[in-house]
Amino acid sequence: MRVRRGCGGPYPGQVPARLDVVVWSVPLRTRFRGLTSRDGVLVQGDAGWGECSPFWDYDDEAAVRWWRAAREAADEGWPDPVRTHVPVNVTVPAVEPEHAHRIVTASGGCRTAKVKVAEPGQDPHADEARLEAVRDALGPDGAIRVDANTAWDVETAVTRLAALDRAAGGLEYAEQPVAGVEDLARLRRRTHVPLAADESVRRSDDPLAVARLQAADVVVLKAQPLGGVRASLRLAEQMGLPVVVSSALETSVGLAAGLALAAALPELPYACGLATAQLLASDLVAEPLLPVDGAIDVRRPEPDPALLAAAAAPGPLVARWGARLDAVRARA
Ligand SMILES: O=C(O)CCC(=O)C1=CC=C[C@@H](O)[C@@H]1C(=O)O
Ligand SMILES: [Mg+2]
Repeated sequence: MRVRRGCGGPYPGQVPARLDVVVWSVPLRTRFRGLTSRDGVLVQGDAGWGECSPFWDYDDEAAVRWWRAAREAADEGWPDPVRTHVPVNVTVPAVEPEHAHRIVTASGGCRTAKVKVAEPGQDPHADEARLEAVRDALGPDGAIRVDANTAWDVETAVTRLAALDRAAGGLEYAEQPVAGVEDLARLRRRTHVPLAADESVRRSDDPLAVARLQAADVVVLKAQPLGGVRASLRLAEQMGLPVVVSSALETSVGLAAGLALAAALPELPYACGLATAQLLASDLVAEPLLPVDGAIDVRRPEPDPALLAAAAAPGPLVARWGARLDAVRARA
């Protein structure tokens, strides 16, 4: 495999050429998911460019699906869209209220906000203050959802969701407040706030348990962790629940796969979590996939050579990705 840095030549010391990938790294505007930067690889095929950017806490086995998603993008492309644009939510990290307000106001007209809550180490009251600020910025007609990323047990979730529902002036839904699918089902019987399953889908060996146990009102589907657009469409059909397509915090090259998924779903009743190019300080395409009037146009931008060169990963990171991809591809 040949691993390149940004647009430069082959990285010295890599094994020769069966495959060309480009390793990139871009800073985030705000800390998100404990991260301050994002990195991954782009791979080019007959159908275009694909992104493979599993977070480093995904092991090689789990990263296989991210690799398949990139190969699908590069080799096959995606099914035809049934819509021309996709309504999206603004994603609000666990920031101070004033900052949250600014993010919503500058979101490109999003009428739905997804707010991160239960950030480790943060005072829970910070969540209420953030939600009040987001409601103020959105106005009474906007929709607010929260994402707790499995932070609570069922008892805590019952109490916290009631408090957050009040602070937000009504929650559209809460994404993965508790970890296990059984707990999600238990919680669903004890709160009037609708629930969405994310980790119970993308990190589970049995995602259909969400539907079987009636554990959620909505499922969050992410194209990369689920193995691509076609695999996600199949899962959506089997689940039979309303779908929200979200990003895995990709560059616009990877976001295009999420957009293709959202564009191909027969029904799309909710805004999707695909406006996360806003969280990156720079991107790999000249015209990033950003919302206008609260929606993103369905298109597939190409990486820009100058931006790829500017995002070239440092040598040790290139070597780390080379080793990871060797291990992942050996399992694929
Ligand atoms: O759904 C969104 O608004 C944006 C995407 C998003 O929140 C996430 C992207 C990537 C990793 C996840 O921890 C996080 C999520 O939990 O949904
Ligand atoms: Mg989530």
